[in-house]
Amino acid sequence: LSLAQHEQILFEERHLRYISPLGKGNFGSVELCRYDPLGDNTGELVAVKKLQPSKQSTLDDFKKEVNTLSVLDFEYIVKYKGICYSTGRLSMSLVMEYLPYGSLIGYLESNRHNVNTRHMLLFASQICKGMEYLQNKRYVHRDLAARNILVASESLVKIADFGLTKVIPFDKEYYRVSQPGESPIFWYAPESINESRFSHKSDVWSYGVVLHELFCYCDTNSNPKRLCMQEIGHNVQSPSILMHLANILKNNWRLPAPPNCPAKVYSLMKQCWAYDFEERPCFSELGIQIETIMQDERENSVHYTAD
Ligand SMILES: CCCn1cc(-c2nc(Nc3ccc(C(=O)NC)cc3)nc3[nH]ccc23)cn1
Repeated sequence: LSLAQHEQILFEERHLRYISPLGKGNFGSVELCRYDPLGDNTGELVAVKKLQPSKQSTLDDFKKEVNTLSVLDFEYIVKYKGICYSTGRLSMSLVMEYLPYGSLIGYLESNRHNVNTRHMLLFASQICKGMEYLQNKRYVHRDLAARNILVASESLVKIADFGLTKVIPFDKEYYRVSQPGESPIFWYAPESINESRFSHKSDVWSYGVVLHELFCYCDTNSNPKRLCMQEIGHNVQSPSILMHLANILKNNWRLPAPPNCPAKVYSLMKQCWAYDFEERPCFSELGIQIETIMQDERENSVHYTAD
């Protein structure tokens, strides 16, 4: 048993009042609850992820996700609060801080007009710092995508859903999965598609796709799956979609520059999408490049107002 399993913070199910559904993650659904032990509605709002046991997801997988989140403590990662064992049933729930603004996708769709380039770059740098923190702990997220980024406030986003996260063994630089299950292949690096090989560099590839989603304001018409399927051909049926996707990436096709995307940002995406994972930047290098672009954007905006 890991330390985390010994020192879980326990929430009593009888005080956990269900309010509404929040979303779907890997292995389970997330609900808004109020933890109200005094029974007077003064308790705090929490986000509770309930395990949906299925052939894909088992209690063991869920326990790994709980243990992963319980050892992470960083401002750009959704905060773990504890667990709730359900009486009788074998199941358990993961209790986390409630982020009021919801998923990045919903936020950008409904705030498209008051989110400018600097705002996007701020979000991009926070996600990058969150990933750098994960990398320093030898965690590979394996499901980095805008759908797994949550908005805490107008100026703060956090990485969520660690259902597919794995620890890289100390003697290797990558993690190989056995059966890839329902995989987010349009966010996958070539080596993840071809060899089920996951590393910090495959997370960097996915980070490039998140940058693309960000600068497309998560517009459904330009989401990665739709753009890749346009290139592959909509009439192609799985499982050969995987092979077609691997081919177009091998032939150096990449997601097109989002409309009005600054050239420096698109070039950052292209670096993340280097076919050879050795050539991709690491998250600390990416962070420095983003800070530089943010500085340029600040200077430009100053000139503009000075005129
Ligand atoms: C990441 C995939 C799984 N997932 C996690 C959450 C989640 N949501 C929220 N807040 C939230 C969500 C939605 C809305 C909304 O207005 N929707 C129309 C408002 C607030 N806080 C969370 N803390 C920890 C997880 C989590 C939702 N889905």
